[in-house]
Amino acid sequence: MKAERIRLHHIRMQLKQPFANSLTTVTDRDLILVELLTAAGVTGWGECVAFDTPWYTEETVGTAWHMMEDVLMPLLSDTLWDHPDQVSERFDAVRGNRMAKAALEGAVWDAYAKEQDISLAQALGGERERIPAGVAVGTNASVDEMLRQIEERVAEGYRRVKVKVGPGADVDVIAAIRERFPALPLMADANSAYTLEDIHHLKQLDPFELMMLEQPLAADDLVDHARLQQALSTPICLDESLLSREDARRAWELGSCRVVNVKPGRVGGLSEARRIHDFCGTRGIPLWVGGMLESGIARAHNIALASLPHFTLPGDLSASARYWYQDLIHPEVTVREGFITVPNGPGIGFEVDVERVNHLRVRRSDRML
Ligand SMILES: O=C(O)CCC(=O)c1ccccc1C(=O)O
Ligand SMILES: [Mg+2]
Repeated sequence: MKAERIRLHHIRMQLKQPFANSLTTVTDRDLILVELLTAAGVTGWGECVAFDTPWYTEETVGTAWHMMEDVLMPLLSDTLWDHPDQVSERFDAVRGNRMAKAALEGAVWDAYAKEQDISLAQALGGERERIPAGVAVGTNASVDEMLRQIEERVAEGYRRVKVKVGPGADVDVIAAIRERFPALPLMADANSAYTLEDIHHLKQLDPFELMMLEQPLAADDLVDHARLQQALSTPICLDESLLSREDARRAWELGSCRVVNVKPGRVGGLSEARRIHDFCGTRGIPLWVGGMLESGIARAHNIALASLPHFTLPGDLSASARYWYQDLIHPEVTVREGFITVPNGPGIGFEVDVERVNHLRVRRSDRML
């Protein structure tokens, strides 16, 4: 396939409710959508999940826009691509900027699958027809409000609940949730809110039998995570710390985690996400697909990815209506009896609502390659 033209759409979507974690509160979600047109007349869609400020990783909407327009898009022109993995190899010449890379590479994957007339899931080697849905609940002012939201999510059928924790809102919150929901598959995500000095405090989580504790320590610290994992019976899952398959391998060999979270944006795209999947498969490491408060476009990529066989745990894969009044795709993502159906139409398998994109857009660029 040949990429001929790329439109970038910077859009702003208001979340139904603010989403708070140990680092920030997101109220409006800025995203960059990639609309890639191929010489064969096919349109592929990608989404950049960087935030407007660099609280989760260094990237922002602004840096990603620059990297895509000025550095990465020129690397896509003049080439006939046999397979999207080649795009990811070409992008290796550029350091970091993984969310920018993933957005373009994701659009290439969608276009590639559409040109082959197969679903993205099939193009990736997916096998599952439906995937279990998990949901994330942000930090809330009161434990009662947290319990109320979890009750709602459980009633909607979610198979696993993740709650955000941080100093001052951790052991007591988890204890209250466990008391109300003794058998709920439950986990906690700290977004790097702790240090090794909190080791004794964090040990108090062990009796609650959490499925895992996600990213308790600093993003760049595999050594302290290994120390912490030795002290805890709760499995540690790494998110921010793992940017590639090599990172996953190092973390596994050091004993820094027992579970792996994959987000295509964080690791530079679906090709690298699949490499991590394959690595975890050969080692038997429990694996799941994370979320980034994305629109339906990136969610569709995540759903296709989660259909691969070694994603053994429910991901942060929830219905469109969990975060949005109205999503950008038709049909919207729905959860039935705790599962999301993997679409089998060509590419991402959802129609993008271009009118809605135009309505939400705050900036655009349109370039021939
Ligand atoms: O439901 C989702 O989309 C994921 C929610 C979530 O935990 C999250 C949302 C935005 C950025 C980072 C994270 C995270 O996993 O740390
Ligand atoms: Mg996380």
